[in-house]
Amino acid sequence: MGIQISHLTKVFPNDKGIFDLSFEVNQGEVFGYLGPNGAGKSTTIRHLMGYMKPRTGFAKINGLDCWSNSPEIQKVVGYLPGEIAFFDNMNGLQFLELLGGMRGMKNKKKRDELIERFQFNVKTPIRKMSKGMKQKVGIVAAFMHDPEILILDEPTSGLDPLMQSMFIDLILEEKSEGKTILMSSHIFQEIDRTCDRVGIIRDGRLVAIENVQHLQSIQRKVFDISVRNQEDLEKIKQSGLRILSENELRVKVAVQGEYNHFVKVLAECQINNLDIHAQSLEEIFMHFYEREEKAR
Ligand SMILES: Nc1ncnc2c1ncn2[C@@H]1O[C@H](COP(=O)(O)OP(=O)(O)OP(=O)(O)O)[C@@H](O)[C@H]1O
Repeated sequence: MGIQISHLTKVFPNDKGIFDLSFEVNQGEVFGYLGPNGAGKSTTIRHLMGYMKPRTGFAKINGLDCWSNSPEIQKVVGYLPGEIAFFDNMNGLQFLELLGGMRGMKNKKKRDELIERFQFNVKTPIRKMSKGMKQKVGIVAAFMHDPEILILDEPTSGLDPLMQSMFIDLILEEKSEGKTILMSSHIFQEIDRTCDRVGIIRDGRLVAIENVQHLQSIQRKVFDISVRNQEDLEKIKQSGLRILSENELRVKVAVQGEYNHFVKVLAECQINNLDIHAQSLEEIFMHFYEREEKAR
């Protein structure tokens, strides 16, 4: 169960597309789908929603083929498109009512909670809404029927930092309720905080699948330490820790994964100040994004 993509291939007339993609999102897992512009994220997602027929391979949700069961898939999955097609002459509430009616949704509690939480005026005509406001309507539309599976195409695009953080909290809540979520994103911080695994796509091909916890464990941290006296500086230098630089009573130490020895050494010193710079997941991921210029 969950999401299954197997040898999925779609080639557009310009030879772009997605090629032989295979990966699964397990039930209850949050999967981040990352890649530069034009990599093929939305194309993959459109196959999952049954809007596109694959040339070869298949996409399945809970065992159902997405193309041949598209009406069923579209009804049960919570979907947030990259670009939402609204009926401009409606207001937000009318749009949500229409969608709820199409899905046969009776319980409006979650919808109203989400409207409250994302703080927007549902009576505003959609044509007068900013991009961020429209995105909020899209988020409510995707989550309001409490779907087991959520497919979100760049969910926080257009949202301000406060709303982005509100969205991360929502994902974490849904995750704790066992929902299966696939979301594409460019924002490393939201992947870092929410996802179990990430798949990285480039030029239509999957180049890596990584466990986020593993990535966090190899994340390098640089500690910038100021000590009170020369003796303490010497203790740190002789400790076997990896020293990057030193300047009078300040020393920079790199630590990766193993913190116990570091903490023991520091406990023996008088520390004046301690700053931490963590290598971001973005830095870890960046090499997957880089194109092979040599081949061009
Ligand atoms: N209907 C189509 N006809 C022709 N080419 C298409 C079509 N849809 C997508 N493409 C091309 O396929 C490639 C993948 O596009 P896609 O929209 O899936 O990328 P993406 O990873 O979602 O990018 P972004 O981050 O910019 O949204 C791009 O080169 C795009 O131009």
